[in-house]
Amino acid sequence: MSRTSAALEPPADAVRPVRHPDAPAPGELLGAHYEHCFGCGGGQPHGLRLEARAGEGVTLTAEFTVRPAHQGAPGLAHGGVLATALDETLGSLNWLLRKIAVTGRLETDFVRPVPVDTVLHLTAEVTAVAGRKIWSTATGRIGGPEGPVAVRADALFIEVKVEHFIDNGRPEEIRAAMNDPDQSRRARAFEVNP
Ligand SMILES: CCCCCCCC(=O)SCCNC(=O)CCNC(=O)[C@H](O)C(C)(C)COP(=O)(O)OP(=O)(O)OC[C@H]1O[C@@H](n2cnc3c(N)ncnc32)[C@H](O)[C@@H]1OP(=O)(O)O
Repeated sequence: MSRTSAALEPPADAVRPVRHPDAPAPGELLGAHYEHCFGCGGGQPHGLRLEARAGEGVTLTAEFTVRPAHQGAPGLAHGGVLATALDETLGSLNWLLRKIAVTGRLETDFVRPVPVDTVLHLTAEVTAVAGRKIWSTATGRIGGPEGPVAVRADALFIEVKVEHFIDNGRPEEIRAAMNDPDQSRRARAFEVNP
């Protein structure tokens, strides 16, 4: 049975999330926000390469194929990798709000083992917002988008300023990302509204 901690219960004065007018259209692929992101970037040989697609409202769908490099037990996905897939999917939702936010809390239920070669079909939505806090939830199914639930998560993201990354990230990666001549890629590396 799934239990959620008090931090993941939005307060009574929380509001419904508002999709940003410039958010990608429903059905549009979001693409990697940063080439070297372990969750979605193409520059990580063992990364998840998760592909997220905008949905209606503040929702999205995503797919992640479990590869041999993602094993924990023989032939099965590592639980931490599955949590990463959930985290990445939930993190991508903030792009639809055009808010920069980081995961503060992520609570995960592992419901079914997920074999190597499985496609994990994820859905996620922001459920509430209050001040800097963003609550969201995600579900991962196997055997198809309507298949049985294998993993699920509830999360609290906290909105931050771009300085969160600039002040804390390793300088060489920050410099490289900020010097990217592609303005849109530069903005998305930090998930900043371009
Ligand atoms: C597409 C993009 C995909 C990106 C990848 C997926 C997302 C990620 O994995 S992000 C990386 C993982 N996360 C991190 O590295 C975050 C590390 N943590 C931090 O930097 C800080 O703790 C941070 C920014 C979350 C909060 O610090 P700070 O800005 O000082 O805020 P703070 O004042 O402590 O908290 C603000 C509010 O949030 C609450 N809060 C903060 N952290 C938590 C937490 N872990 N659990 C519950 N509540 C929390 C506080 O209680 C406070 O609530 P209230 O306003 O009601 O008093």
